[in-house]
Amino acid sequence: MTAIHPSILSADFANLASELARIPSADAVHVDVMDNHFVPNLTLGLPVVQAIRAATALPLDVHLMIDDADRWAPAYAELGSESVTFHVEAAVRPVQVARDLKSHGAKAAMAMKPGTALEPHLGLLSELDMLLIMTVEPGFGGQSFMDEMLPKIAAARRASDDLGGRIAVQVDGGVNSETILRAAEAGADTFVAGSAVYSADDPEAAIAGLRHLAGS
Ligand SMILES: O=C(CO)[C@@H](O)[C@H](O)COP(=O)(O)O
Ligand SMILES: [Fe+2]
Repeated sequence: MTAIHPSILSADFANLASELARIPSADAVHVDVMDNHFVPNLTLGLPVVQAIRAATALPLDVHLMIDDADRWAPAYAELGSESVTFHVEAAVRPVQVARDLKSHGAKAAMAMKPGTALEPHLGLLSELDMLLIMTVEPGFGGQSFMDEMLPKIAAARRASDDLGGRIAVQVDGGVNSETILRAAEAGADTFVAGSAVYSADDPEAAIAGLRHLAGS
């Protein structure tokens, strides 16, 4: 099932409630949490994600780009997020983090940077509900999709299929009307799009266009 998750990193942070109201057909809202340590950018943290939770009925897809995921990730699940994604590079005990997220009622997702190989982490997959293959270096919106990640997306798809296809394969970074088909053909089913949605005059039309191009 294709899912389109607009990233509010490209929205107007001074008007988040109205920006959220512009994307009612989104499958979830992607919220990028950055700590200026794991990535060289600082965005928002727990209090703002709580406010976002209260401001929309859409499911929240929280993408944690923070150090010490073991310590911080469960609180994002506890506040009512649909899914919480931690980076494998930032987790000491990823299996425990995934279990903690699920015990707090969220789907457990794990992300990897472009330079992180998938194969050493395949054993973790059975603990997860979603795997995020970053298609840019995390930290900023508006970057170009890295085509060299397509084989990694395909490998993630195969690994998910080996486990019955239960694990969603998400891509994040540079997803737009030019790139989404390649990502979908490689096997992604869940698409984060920041600038492609929020830079459009009509974000709802942009979501519909992306969904159509991705094949459903
Ligand atoms: O996690 C990140 C960036 O690190 C993303 O979620 C971006 O917000 C995606 O923005 P676009 O590349 O779609 O503009
Ligand atoms: Fe993200």
